[in-house]
Amino acid sequence: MSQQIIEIKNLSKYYGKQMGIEDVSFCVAEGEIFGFIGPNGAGKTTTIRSLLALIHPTAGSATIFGKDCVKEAAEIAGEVGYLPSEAYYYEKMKVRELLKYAADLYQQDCEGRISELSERLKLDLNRKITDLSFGNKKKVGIVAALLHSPKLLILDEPTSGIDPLIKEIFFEILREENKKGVTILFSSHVLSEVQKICERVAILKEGRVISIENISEMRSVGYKKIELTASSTLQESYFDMGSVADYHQAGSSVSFIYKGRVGDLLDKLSALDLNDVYIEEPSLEEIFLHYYR
Ligand SMILES: Nc1ncnc2c1ncn2[C@@H]1O[C@H](COP(=O)(O)OP(=O)(O)OP(=O)(O)O)[C@@H](O)[C@H]1O
Repeated sequence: MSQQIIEIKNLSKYYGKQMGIEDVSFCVAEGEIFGFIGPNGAGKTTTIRSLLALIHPTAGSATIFGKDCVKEAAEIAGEVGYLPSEAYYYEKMKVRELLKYAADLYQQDCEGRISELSERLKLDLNRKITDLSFGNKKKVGIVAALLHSPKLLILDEPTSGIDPLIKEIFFEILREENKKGVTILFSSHVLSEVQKICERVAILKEGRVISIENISEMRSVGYKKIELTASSTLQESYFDMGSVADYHQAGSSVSFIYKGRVGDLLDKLSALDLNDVYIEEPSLEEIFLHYYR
């Protein structure tokens, strides 16, 4: 069995009386790209900040590389690349100076890597931080997280503000790192992104983990999105066959999301006299909305 890089056990954090997270537990194995999904305020940042000892948990414990996240935080830090959801930088510095400063913290010469990463992400090293757009500041954060070639990347909403082309390049970089053995924790509220890059995902809602899913298994369960037009009006109950969600019918036109055996669905469809049918894979958004509420 592969080694666990992150182990979180019954972690809770209260901000006074306000609950941040409650009883969060999950593990991330070596070499995984693990997604951490939840809507705004679900507790993603609270969990991540607890892992990095930027805040202290109210209860529970967590380890990274088998080391205690609170007691051995300093030792852990050198091997982790962290991209915070909101980064604040020394605004008057040039990008190059800031990244050199970040590299110095790790006592490493990261010149080559800084050049390569900024070139790929189209980040101008000679601009002042203060003159950068939100998306370009995010790129600075990405390079800062990656420059010392850490064994673990913890990325909190890494893609917000980044345009689609650069996002693809960023994902390519992450996949390359992962091939080299880097473990990645990737938090996002954009499910389609997580679906592209992650193998497993923890779904967080109102401070609690409601499910941990394997993305490919989840897809193989047989979620399908159906749109059809029959030659005559259908009985509303015709597709009443287990897990049908988001059902809409207007006369002979029907749409719904189906979870279950594809064969059973096809049997039902083939018994109809159809004018048209579309069978698609629903997005994870649709799956979560209808099956994980
Ligand atoms: N410093 C704080 N003081 C009080 N409550 C806080 C604080 N930080 C977070 N919270 C609360 O903890 C809960 C979890 O917030 P958190 O920022 O961890 O969620 P998130 O999933 O990262 O959300 P987002 O996607 O919006 O960043 C929310 O209810 C939030 O209001």
